[in-house]
Amino acid sequence: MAQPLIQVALDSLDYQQTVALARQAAPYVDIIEIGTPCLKVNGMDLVEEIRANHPDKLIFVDLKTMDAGYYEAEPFYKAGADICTVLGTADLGTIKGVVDVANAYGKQAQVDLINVKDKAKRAAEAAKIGAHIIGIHTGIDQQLAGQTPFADLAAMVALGLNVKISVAGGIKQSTVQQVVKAGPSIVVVGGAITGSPAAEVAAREIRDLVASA
Ligand SMILES: O=C([C@H](O)CO)[C@H](O)[C@H](O)COP(=O)(O)O
Repeated sequence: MAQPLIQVALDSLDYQQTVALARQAAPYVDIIEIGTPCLKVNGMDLVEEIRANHPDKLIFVDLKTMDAGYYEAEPFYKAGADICTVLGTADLGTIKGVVDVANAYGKQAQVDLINVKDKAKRAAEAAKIGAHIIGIHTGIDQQLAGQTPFADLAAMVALGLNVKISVAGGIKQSTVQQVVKAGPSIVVVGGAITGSPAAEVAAREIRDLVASA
């Protein structure tokens, strides 16, 4: 089984803390995510700084675009994003806009299936119009209500679509190997790294667990 890429999700609202957390996690991850709340507070300057600080990493900008796909995502690809997200609940035209602008810049678009009712149908539609990555995602508020991404991940992998699958939603040291065994292309870990008193240690633990799964 191919080892998935590891993505750290940075959801702090503080600019300097985000820059520091990125540096601590970077040696152990493949993708650095600027999370949606962080992006809304800190904006394009932070995208540019994280891009400049980590030339060897993929930079993920969690736009969660809902409308005006091409128009909204283009400046972030120009600023160095490798992957931007568009919501699976958006119009297919919006999703296609982000896919098109990603392709125009040689980058990738991820369709986030958070809150999508018929995930199999929307994933197939997104794959058909060329989405690069499908995101199985149990949001933070859904996690607070006790939900996990595990069953949705297994169902998505079983579809066998010709698209990469990312999984996010409360993944931590005790669950990451179970997640890896389900076969995603990308495993996202946020709070289990950034909420740890030693983010660097937590990131290394996740990396080691993924490698030995
Ligand atoms: O995408 C996320 C959330 O919607 C806030 O932007 C998180 O980055 C994602 O859920 C990963 O974080 P954890 O669930 O803390 O691992």
